[in-house]
Amino acid sequence: MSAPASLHASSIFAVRETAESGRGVYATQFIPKGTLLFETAEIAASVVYREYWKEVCAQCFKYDRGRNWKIRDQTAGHAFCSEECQTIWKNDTVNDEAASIAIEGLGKTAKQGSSDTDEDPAHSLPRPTTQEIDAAWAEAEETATKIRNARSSAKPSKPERRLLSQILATPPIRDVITYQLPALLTIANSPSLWSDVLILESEAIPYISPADLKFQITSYHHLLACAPLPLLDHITADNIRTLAAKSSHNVFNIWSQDLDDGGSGGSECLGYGLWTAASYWNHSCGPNIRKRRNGRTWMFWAERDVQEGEALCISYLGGDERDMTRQERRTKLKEHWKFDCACKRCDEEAK
Ligand SMILES: C[S@@+](CC[C@H](N)C(=O)[O-])C[C@H]1O[C@@H](n2cnc3c(N)ncnc32)[C@H](O)[C@@H]1O
Repeated sequence: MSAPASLHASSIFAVRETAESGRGVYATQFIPKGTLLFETAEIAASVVYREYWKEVCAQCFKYDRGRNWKIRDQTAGHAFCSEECQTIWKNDTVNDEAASIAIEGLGKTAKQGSSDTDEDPAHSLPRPTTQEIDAAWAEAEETATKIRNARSSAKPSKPERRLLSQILATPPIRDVITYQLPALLTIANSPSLWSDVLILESEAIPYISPADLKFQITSYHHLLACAPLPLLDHITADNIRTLAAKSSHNVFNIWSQDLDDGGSGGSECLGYGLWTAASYWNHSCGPNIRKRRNGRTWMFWAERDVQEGEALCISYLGGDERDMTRQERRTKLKEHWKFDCACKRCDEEAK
């Protein structure tokens, strides 16, 4: 059964194929209430939304009621809650200052500053079809080839120089590009973590609107145009598309306050991240596992005694499932996660 090695290492649970919900996690022995089952700090890609950059530590995601952190990386724009976090960030092989600085520079070369993604009219349109997606990426590849040629030439021609300046003058989609960059650095510097990304469940249509698809492609071109040359080989349409397909149902939101019951308590969503080993817990409307984030680490506990053989599930509804009807829960899960809930509670309530 494919799953990250850290999950296979557990003696109290195992990842298994389920009949209706892909892979799931099962107790291999009796687990008393309160047992810490698993923790992971391995993030293949993450983004803190641009509007929170000064308030959220780039390393541990610490947020203090909107207060700006004093320790700043002046060139790349990151903020840190402590010098220790800044040092860890700099030493982490999946961070690359030169690449971050190049991306930060994009806003300065762009004519109209950063693009406001919410205002794009194509945002209110339905998801693109697979044919539209393939056509858009095929067209994107023609431009990508020209950018690659321009970047790799010692003396770019006039049209090549013009293309590069045109691309760099397009306003960057910061929240998209700053999520794509760490994933590319994971590919370059941490192949085993990227292998864990590749075995995650995929979404065939991961773009919520035509605008979303367009933003992914614009950011792909931006990365090709500005990233340090050694990264260029990894900046491929295939990798960018894979990231979107794998992220769709597997990312965890980074809330300003992650509560013990797994809920967000109406707090602010600061960004999101792909913790690959944390993506195997299926959803249940009557969960027996609760999760909590502490810095970069997600931890999972048994919320009650669990019998051997029971499925171990978290709630994707953040605690709201307690007060929702079966229909409300199923509608929300279908809308947001596109699955028909096959959990025990839904099953029992149907009977
Ligand atoms: C984060 S992944 C969980 C692991 C996944 N089952 C796998 O094989 O990789 C989320 C996906 O699992 C499936 N899933 C999770 N909970 C489910 C449930 N209660 N009923 C049906 N499918 C579920 C859905 O396909 C969902 O998109």
